[in-house]
Amino acid sequence: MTQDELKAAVADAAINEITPHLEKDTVLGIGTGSTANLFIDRLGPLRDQFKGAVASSEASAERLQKLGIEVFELNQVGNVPFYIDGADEVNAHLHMIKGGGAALTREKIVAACAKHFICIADGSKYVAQLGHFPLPVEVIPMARSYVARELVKLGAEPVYRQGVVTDNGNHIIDCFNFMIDDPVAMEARINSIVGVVTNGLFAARGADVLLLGKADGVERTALR
Ligand SMILES: O=C[C@H](O)[C@H](O)[C@H](O)COP(=O)(O)O
Repeated sequence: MTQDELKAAVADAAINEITPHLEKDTVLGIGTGSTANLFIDRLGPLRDQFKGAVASSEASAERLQKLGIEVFELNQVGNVPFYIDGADEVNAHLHMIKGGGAALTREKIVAACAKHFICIADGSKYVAQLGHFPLPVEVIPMARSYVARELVKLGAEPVYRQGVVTDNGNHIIDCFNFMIDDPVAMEARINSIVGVVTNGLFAARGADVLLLGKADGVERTALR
């Protein structure tokens, strides 16, 4: 199976996971990226079975609206029962690296408001140790050089993601060659640097369910 076919398989599996729980007042939290897009596309035909969605990016909001799904502001909604999103890396504890598409901050906010975080990923995203994928850090623009120097002190090789401005008007630094031994501690440590908005480690609040696309089928892991 190709990577795209594996992504489609986990998008299907996520639809099967949430469909029994959809009610007229359900508002879903929706992630960002190519895997989340496949999930959004499958939500379109179900739009009459739930109320709407909160999106973690302008791109996902636009895609949802094009399918006739109402998009709400998170502040209007409060909590969401499910947050469904992809990942750049995920480990056995369902800690993740996210933000390859620069949507990490809004993703982390919506995930924080979700009762269940369902991670959908093709098998290439599964790793024993996080850090092969460069860890994204969203920074306030004027703090970019300062934050980069602080990231060097932590052992990272920070690279400014040229030309990228997040939905929040900020910049992204990617941390290369930065293998992470303790994702929970490192997430908190990087977030304590002044000027950091957040970083792409989703460890303090990892996923609750992982749907991992493999050649022999979708493997489901549930921690909670
Ligand atoms: O900012 C982007 C998000 O964190 C995505 O969920 C992540 O990059 C995975 O994207 P994809 O499904 O395209 O691999």
